[in-house]
Amino acid sequence: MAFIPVVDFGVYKLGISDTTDENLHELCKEIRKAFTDVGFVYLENTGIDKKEVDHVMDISKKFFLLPEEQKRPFGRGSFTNSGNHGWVSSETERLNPGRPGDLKEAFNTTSLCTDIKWPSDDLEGFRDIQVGFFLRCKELSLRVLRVMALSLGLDSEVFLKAHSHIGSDENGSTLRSLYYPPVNAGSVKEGQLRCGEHSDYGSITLVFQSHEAGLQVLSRKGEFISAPSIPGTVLINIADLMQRWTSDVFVSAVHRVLLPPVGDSSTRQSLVFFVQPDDDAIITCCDGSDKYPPVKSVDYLLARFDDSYGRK
Ligand SMILES: O=C(O)CCC(=O)C(=O)O
Ligand SMILES: [Fe+2]
Repeated sequence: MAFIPVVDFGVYKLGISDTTDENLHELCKEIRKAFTDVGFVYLENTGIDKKEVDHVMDISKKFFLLPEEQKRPFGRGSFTNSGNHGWVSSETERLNPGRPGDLKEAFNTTSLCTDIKWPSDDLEGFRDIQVGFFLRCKELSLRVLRVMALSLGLDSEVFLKAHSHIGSDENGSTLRSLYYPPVNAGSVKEGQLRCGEHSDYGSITLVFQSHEAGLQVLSRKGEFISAPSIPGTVLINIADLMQRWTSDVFVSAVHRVLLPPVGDSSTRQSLVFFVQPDDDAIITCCDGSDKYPPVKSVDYLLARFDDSYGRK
């Protein structure tokens, strides 16, 4: 069997108005196995199709290809009520603090507030396309969180209750559009990657990739294994707060994005939806075990940001 399983989400895809817990039984079994064994799953038949993904990637690429001075006004850190919103330039982040800065650019959609300034003068539709996709990812994430709770034999609402403010300034969930520019082998620093080894911070992450390879996931045996794009699917992984929440039943696997082979000047794109519990949610082991002390979601997130941007 392939390392990361492909699971059919058709019974609960977007657009299906509702379904009984019984109908989700088989899906729950497969999701539980994937998140317990690997921490990653490809979901097919989610209701989000490749055309929708391509559309977001196309407008994002137009933004990334603008001259730097046109992107700078939208820089991360320039929005007072939403510290994570906006553009991040190449080599600013190191998801593995032991390596040089990641060779990637990002645009984070964290705030959906109407008073946020968007790069729409140069790129018509940019805001609506990003926000529209954010909301699609939000809906799918809530469905997955329900299935996950059921799969553990818990109340179906247990995770959902802590995700009631996605898309407001009381929740840090973020749609991150990533652009990996062409790599010039001559100027790469020693040990530099497109994205260093890391695990994600929040509850779950949705990943849509362009066809270029590079993403690898660390198996429980300690080997990095490729996680290629499978068109029409979404790759979903467990993040660190969810691992704590489930007392290590669901595993948050380390992953990274490699450089392309020397001489390959292709670019790469991905859309990554980081699901974060509401800022004031207290994350306590759901089996009552106290394996980890309770932690406030926002405190945990801010500490992790400090690590990847360099502690002040
Ligand atoms: O670009 C990708 O395929 C994954 C990136 C990633 O893991 C992240 O940004 O956390
Ligand atoms: Fe990641």
